[in-house]
Amino acid sequence: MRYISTRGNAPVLDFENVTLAGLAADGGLYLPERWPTLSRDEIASLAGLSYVDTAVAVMAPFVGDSLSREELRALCAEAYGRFDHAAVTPLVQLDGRNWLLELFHGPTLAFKDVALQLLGLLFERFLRNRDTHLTVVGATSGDTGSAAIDALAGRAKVDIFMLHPQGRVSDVQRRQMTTVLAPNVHNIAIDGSFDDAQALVKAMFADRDFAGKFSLSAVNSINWARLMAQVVYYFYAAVRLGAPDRPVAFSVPTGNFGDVFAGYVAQRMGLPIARLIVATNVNDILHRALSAGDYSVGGVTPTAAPSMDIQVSSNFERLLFDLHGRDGAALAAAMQGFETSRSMSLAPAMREEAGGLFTSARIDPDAMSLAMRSASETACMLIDPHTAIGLAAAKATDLPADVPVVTLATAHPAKFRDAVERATGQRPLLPKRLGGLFEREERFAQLPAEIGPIEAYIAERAIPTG
Ligand SMILES: Cc1ncc(COP(=O)(O)O)c(C=O)c1O
Ligand SMILES: N[C@@H](CCOP(=O)(O)O)C(=O)O
Repeated sequence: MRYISTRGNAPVLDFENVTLAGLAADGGLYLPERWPTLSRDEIASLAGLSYVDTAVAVMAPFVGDSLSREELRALCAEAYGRFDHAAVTPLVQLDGRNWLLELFHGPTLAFKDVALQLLGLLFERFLRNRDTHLTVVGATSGDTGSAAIDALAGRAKVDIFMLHPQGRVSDVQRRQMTTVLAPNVHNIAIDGSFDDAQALVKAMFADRDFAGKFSLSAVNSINWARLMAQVVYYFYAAVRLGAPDRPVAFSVPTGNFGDVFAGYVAQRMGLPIARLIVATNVNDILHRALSAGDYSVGGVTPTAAPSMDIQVSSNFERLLFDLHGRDGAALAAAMQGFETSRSMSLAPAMREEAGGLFTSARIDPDAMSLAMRSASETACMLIDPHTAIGLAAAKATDLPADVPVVTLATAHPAKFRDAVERATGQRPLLPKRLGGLFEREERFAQLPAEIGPIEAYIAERAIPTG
């Protein structure tokens, strides 16, 4: 499998090199040159497979010759062996048509573990025979950072520098990052928003001297391998609910458009998906884009679902690439316009095409709290604020009665204890695997949201190539 950039002007790479590269050299995002497909029979044959075997079947076409099937299987078995549920991502029925897909049974209690546990192992495998020391730079609104740090702490040939917006992540999220004291882990709290952190990461990749000198790589969903691993659970859930004979809808709490884009990939591969519901909080750029064609950046409003407090959604560019007929030059021009004016309109034909699969809903804080309260009262279940947004959006969307709706439960409620307690009156307990989190020492740097000081901080600590 070969990978091309959405902006059409970067080297074409294989899976191994695309995994190590992160962002493309032309500022674009890598995507497979063509979407591989699974036939109806191949999808039907996934029924009853373990999560690991499903993962191998779904990811093998993307991995191509970079790993043998046995190697891929061994890496998946190791990655998913660290989850504390035998099903890895279990489905839980809520009522006659609504299901939750619990994606928070990994080491850091959010869906990010599904991809990042595997990515950590892929880095190690691909670096084994190379004389390269990778410098991973990442931006987090809380969950990617903790999952990436867990996956990379103590690994040889990698340092990780993780930027988070100071004061805008939950106390559990912050401590999951800042109490990891491995020498290759470097936390940086920036004076700004997640969007500022993400823009700084992209600026470091755009600084070609810096990126080359320190062999920069990415753990955010700009890295294709992240999305690839997330495609798996769409197949895993849908076949359990009757796919390929019965289409399934998914409601996805959305920020950076990575998780829901993985659903789009599953659909392009042949999985019958009735709808992908893009659920946003009041930071609603994606809802405005999909419902009214208005992709213009507003200010970021801090909410009780902080992992979705995002305006510039990286992976929307990947969808725009397909909507532009995969014309990299046209998309590069459109993205340059967007980067200058902070605004883009989606042509009616593009909206119509996207509307064939995607629908969207904006969930305000009251509806989010109500969803948490009603899950606790009617299903005796505590759900986190992000999952609540997905569930509220699922219930607000009109769909044929025979279509099951799966809401992605993206985080464990204990990661957002204060918000859950405010909405339900119940304080979720921290699972045993996080025992002692509040007694541990924290370590992090505080820096302004400016490229100069951040590059200088990294340059003092990272290992240059060659
Ligand atoms: C708990 C949680 N839910 C939802 C999201 C949104 O996912 P995405 O950014 O892939 O759209 C995030 C952040 O990525 C998250 O951490
Ligand atoms: N919500 C995310 C934001 C980063 O998203 P990513 O999927 O691009 O890594 C987080 O938790 O950090």
